[in-house]
Amino acid sequence: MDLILIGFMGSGKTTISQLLGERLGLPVTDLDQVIVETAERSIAAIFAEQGEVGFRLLETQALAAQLDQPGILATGGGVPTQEQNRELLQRHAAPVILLEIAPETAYERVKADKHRPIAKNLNLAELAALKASRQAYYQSCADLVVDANQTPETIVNEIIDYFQAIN
Ligand SMILES: Nc1ncnc2c1ncn2[C@@H]1O[C@H](COP(=O)(O)OP(=O)(O)OP(=O)(O)O)[C@@H](O)[C@H]1O
Ligand SMILES: O=C(O)C1=C[C@@H](O)[C@@H](O)[C@H](O)C1
Ligand SMILES: [Mg+2]
Repeated sequence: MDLILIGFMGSGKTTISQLLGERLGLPVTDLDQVIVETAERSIAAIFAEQGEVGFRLLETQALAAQLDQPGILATGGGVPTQEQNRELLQRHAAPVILLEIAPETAYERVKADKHRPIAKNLNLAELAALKASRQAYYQSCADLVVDANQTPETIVNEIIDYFQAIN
């Protein structure tokens, strides 16, 4: 991979990766989508049938398999919570960009979407607590932190400035 996006649910990893792909002319891979295509089941179905532990195993396998592919990788929101995933991200040469989002903004963005099995049962306070419990993991993987409460265009411009400065 040339660029990897991490961040909490609703921070915009999927959205921003698509825009970056268009601007940089690079292929885009969404790890959640890879898992769904490989397992031939939705994320909600994987959680229901195999639990979060089963989902995390598939996620680590997918991450390891994708890292050697070219382009931009949008990870799932829980990727940095797993030690093996953090090691994979830290060992890989591609810059890791953390999209940093306020819990209130994340909540507003994901509350109507029932496809996220973890978020769909949480109120704002619980979502904020989950994010706080993960924050050190996100930070420990990040080469650059971008304020994801801004417009998509501003976020993309900041990431492209960084990407061009290091390449
Ligand atoms: N910068 C932004 N400004 C306004 N809305 C945004 C922005 N980024 C994303 N959104 C919207 O927020 C919602 C969640 O975005 P997205 O699916 O890209 O997040 P994600 O980080 O990939 O989440 P997940 O970790 O669950 O995969 C979408 O409806 C998207 O259109
Ligand atoms: O933050 C999380 O734990 C998750 C985020 C999504 O991208 C999916 O990977 C799944 O819904 C779990
Ligand atoms: Mg996503």
